Amino acid sequence: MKHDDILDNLLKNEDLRYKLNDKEILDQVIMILYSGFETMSTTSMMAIKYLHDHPAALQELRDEHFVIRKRKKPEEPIKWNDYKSMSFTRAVIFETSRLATIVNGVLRMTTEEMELNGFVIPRRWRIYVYTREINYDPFLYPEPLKFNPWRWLDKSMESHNYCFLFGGGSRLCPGKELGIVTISTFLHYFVTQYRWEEVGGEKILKFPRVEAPNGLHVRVSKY
Ligand code: HEM
Repeated sequence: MKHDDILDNLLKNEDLRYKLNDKEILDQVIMILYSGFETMSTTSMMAIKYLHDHPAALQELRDEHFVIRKRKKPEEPIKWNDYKSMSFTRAVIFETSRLATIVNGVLRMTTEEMELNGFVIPRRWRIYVYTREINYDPFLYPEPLKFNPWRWLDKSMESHNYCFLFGGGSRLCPGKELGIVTISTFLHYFVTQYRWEEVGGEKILKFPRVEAPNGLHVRVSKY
């Protein structure tokens, strides 16, 4: 069966600037699956957790989505323009990503020897830029441990050079906008159709990365 998707195109292996061998195709598939799965599921889970714990934010999010629903018939799907109007939803996703620090750093390699605060980093050293420290810096994000999506309504926040939630430079996450659109769509249907409460005291680990080893269990009912 043909889907004309990334996998089909990788297997077809035509019209590519560089012909990939089997190992490279496999590498691409694993990279996309890995990068696009855990980031997405953890961000969605933590958004649900934070929204549950912050009713004012949940209310504002619901209001945004009910405004969209009001201009539609019950079964009518959301469209691109609807998504573009979801500014608070985008802010919720960025704040979730920051506070939960879904990805806690980015990898780089020095192309030249460099000095930083009196320390010399030799050429070709691998560096892990630990972004959790940046995300919790009170000078960049006042009251950094507070879930405050409103701070992201200032759109310039996303493009600051210290904002590494999706990485930066030429290695910026290629799935960034796809990821935001997908989570926004999930939130749209979830908050307009359901309410939820947590059941049990599931543990959420913050270190070395945020995860719920046994999952985040919620009881869902019709809104
Ligand atoms: C909320 C969701 C996501 C978050 C928080 C996220 C975050 C990140 C971060 C921080 C990086 C490292 C960038 C750097 O080194 O500068 C990255 C890279 C990457 N992401 Fe995402 N990502 C998300 C969703 C996705 C999705 C949906 C896909 C694909 C379907 C994806 C594919 C990739 C790939 C292929 C890379 C490697 C890029 C490279 O090294 O050139 N990501 N992502």
